[in-house]
Amino acid sequence: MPIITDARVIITSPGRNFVTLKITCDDGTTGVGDATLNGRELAVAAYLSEHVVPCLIGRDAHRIEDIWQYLYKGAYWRRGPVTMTAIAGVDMALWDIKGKVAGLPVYQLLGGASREACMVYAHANGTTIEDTIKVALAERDKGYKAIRLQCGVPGLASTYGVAKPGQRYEPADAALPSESVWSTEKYLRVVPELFAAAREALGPDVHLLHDVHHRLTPIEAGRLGKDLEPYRPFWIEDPTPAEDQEAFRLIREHTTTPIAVGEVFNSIWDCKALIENRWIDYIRATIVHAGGITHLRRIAALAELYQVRTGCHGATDLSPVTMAAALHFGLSVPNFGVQEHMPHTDETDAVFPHEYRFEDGMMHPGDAPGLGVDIDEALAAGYEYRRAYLPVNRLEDGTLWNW
Ligand SMILES: O=C(O)[C@@H](O)[C@H](O)[C@H](O)CO
Ligand SMILES: [Mg+2]
Repeated sequence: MPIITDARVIITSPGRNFVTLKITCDDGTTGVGDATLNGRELAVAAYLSEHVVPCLIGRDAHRIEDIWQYLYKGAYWRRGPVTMTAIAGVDMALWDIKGKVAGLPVYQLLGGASREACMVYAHANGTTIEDTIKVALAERDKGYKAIRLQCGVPGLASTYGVAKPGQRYEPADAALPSESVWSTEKYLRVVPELFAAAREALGPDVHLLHDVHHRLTPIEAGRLGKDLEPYRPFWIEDPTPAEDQEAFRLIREHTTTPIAVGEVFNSIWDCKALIENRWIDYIRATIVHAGGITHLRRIAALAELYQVRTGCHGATDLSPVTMAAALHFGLSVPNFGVQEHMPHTDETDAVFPHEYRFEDGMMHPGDAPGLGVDIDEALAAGYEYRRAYLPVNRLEDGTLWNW
């Protein structure tokens, strides 16, 4: 059995910040885990190096479930994004090690492939409807079968999910939180126009997705869902803040547009009522923020009972280590739905060499033993951490709103 002899937290910023845990065992086997919490990275780094690493040394790396329980129950203070991201970092690294020792890709340890590859969705965004559709057509030509559409809102200076002209969209964008202005009324006018134009331009076969990003009240979300029904969206995401799980009952009463929720969730308890009441169709909880492969499998198993499928978060604030883990998970789980794909920069891809590949709108984790991803530490050391925040959002009268 491989005994853990060392665990190190590596912080690097190849275009954006990433926190990685690298675990080494007495037989020389190493494993990597992503522990990146966008905008609060150093809290997780300190949680790991100060409080978790000392508890790992000397443990049997094969006992993944026991170590998970030890870190979850053993902390006494359960759940929360910092704790669950730290646990996820350990969990991913341990699955990586188990795969390498077994000589098998992680998806084989999870029961083997349930499909040939994982459908991923691309991002199309633009200041205008026309620009957004131009990008969507280009993404479709790359082979994507599913595309998320976000466009600027006339009358608002900036909009969630839309890059500034000439720039690449990156969620964390400033050394102090930047501020954007929001108008629900203006937004609710433009989204149905975007979907009408997109359906017309892209035809009936491409799956069309949209992220509301927690900004509507339940009744407004019901109206948006209803307005979009003629264009058959694959889903609308995060229509209203999901601390209020009961709110989704009201949305459901008004629309058959499928609902995806959960990128900010960190445990099965965040999504339990949503799943058991069939208020959602896709669960977006992700490996890095929801306790690793071990815990996400539990969430997927609960979801499967209620015909809820997975639709894991996959923006660039999740490192290639999470992308690899998500693809092993997605390939194996019976109720896979779709995986988000926002390609990393070349700098990030070089720091995290990986085996996963894209072909014809689908991704596969590859067949290297373990997760099939590593961190090039020499390269990583050349990119110093820079504090970066997600933006905040205010209504036109200055009221702080949901970003
Ligand atoms: O669905 C998504 O990819 C977004 O909601 C991003 O994750 C968000 O901007 C924070 O990173
Ligand atoms: Mg989202």
